[in-house]
Amino acid sequence: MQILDGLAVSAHIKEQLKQEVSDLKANGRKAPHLAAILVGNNPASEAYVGNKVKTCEELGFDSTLLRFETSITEEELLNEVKKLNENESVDGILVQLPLPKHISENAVIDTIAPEKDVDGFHPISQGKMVLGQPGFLPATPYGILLMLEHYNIDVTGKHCVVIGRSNIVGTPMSILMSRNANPGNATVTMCHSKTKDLKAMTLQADVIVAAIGRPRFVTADMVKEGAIVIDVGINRIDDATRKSGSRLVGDVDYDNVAPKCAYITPVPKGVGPMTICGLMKNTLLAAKNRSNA
Ligand SMILES: Nc1nc2c(c(=O)[nH]1)N[C@@H](CN(C=O)c1ccc(C(=O)N[C@@H](CCC(=O)O)C(=O)O)cc1)CN2
Repeated sequence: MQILDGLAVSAHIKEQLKQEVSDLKANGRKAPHLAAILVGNNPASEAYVGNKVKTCEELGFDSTLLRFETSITEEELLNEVKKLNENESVDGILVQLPLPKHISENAVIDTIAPEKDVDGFHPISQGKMVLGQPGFLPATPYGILLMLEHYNIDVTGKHCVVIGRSNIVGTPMSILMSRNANPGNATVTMCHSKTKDLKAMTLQADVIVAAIGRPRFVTADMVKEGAIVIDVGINRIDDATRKSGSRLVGDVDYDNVAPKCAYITPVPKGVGPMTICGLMKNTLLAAKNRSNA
């Protein structure tokens, strides 16, 4: 069994990005500029956005963080996004999800200028992905593809079972695993809460992508020997043995599943760090596209 080390792979990719940005600057081009919007004070969202801003600093990107109270209205937030769309110095825009219930995430995502949609959530980005056209891939699925590529894991012809159908992970992951490109060319089954016999599906899987948001949902009896398991879940559970009183676990029962696998991603330090890499690669692409436009 080999552990797919997201921290190590992301460090490697970040070094490459740092070099590319330094080359851009040496050629008189400006640094890529990422603008992030954070609404409210959800501690996890604060940590993720903080990490994105810190990564920008590490790589030599410019960044702007705009913070708003939970009480901001949808109209006010849409106006803030429109201002960033019109700001020539900004290459990429991300709005950290989830948003408070009174704000429509779709309305906000639809308002981001497609050429600055570095999260890859805009309908134009998703449409291009479905059609196999170049564009911004959603950050987490993009990070998973980068990880497979790094380890030379060929999924061609393999049966990939994706559990979860969210717009930001499950659905795009299904499309990308079945696309006619590398990594891709897998045969995909997409499962969700209404799937009748999930275990019968996962037992046929050469590759499992778990993106359900339920701690340790995928158990050893659901996984065949030699499977590749990608765990997208990030669930905080109580743990009295820890000083903090809690710990992070994935959607996979790692301790019992790992011994059966050919490859597995841990949580933490698996897919999570790769998400940031996907975002940074998209931001560099946005900056290059805009300077060539
Ligand atoms: N606008 C967006 N919102 C959200 C996205 C996204 O891609 N764009 N994805 C998630 C949150 N997320 C990034 O925003 C994210 C989640 C987790 C990690 C990560 O590195 N996790 C670490 C553990 C972190 C911890 O200790 O809590 C790991 O897995 O090692 C990065 C990014 C929802 N919202």
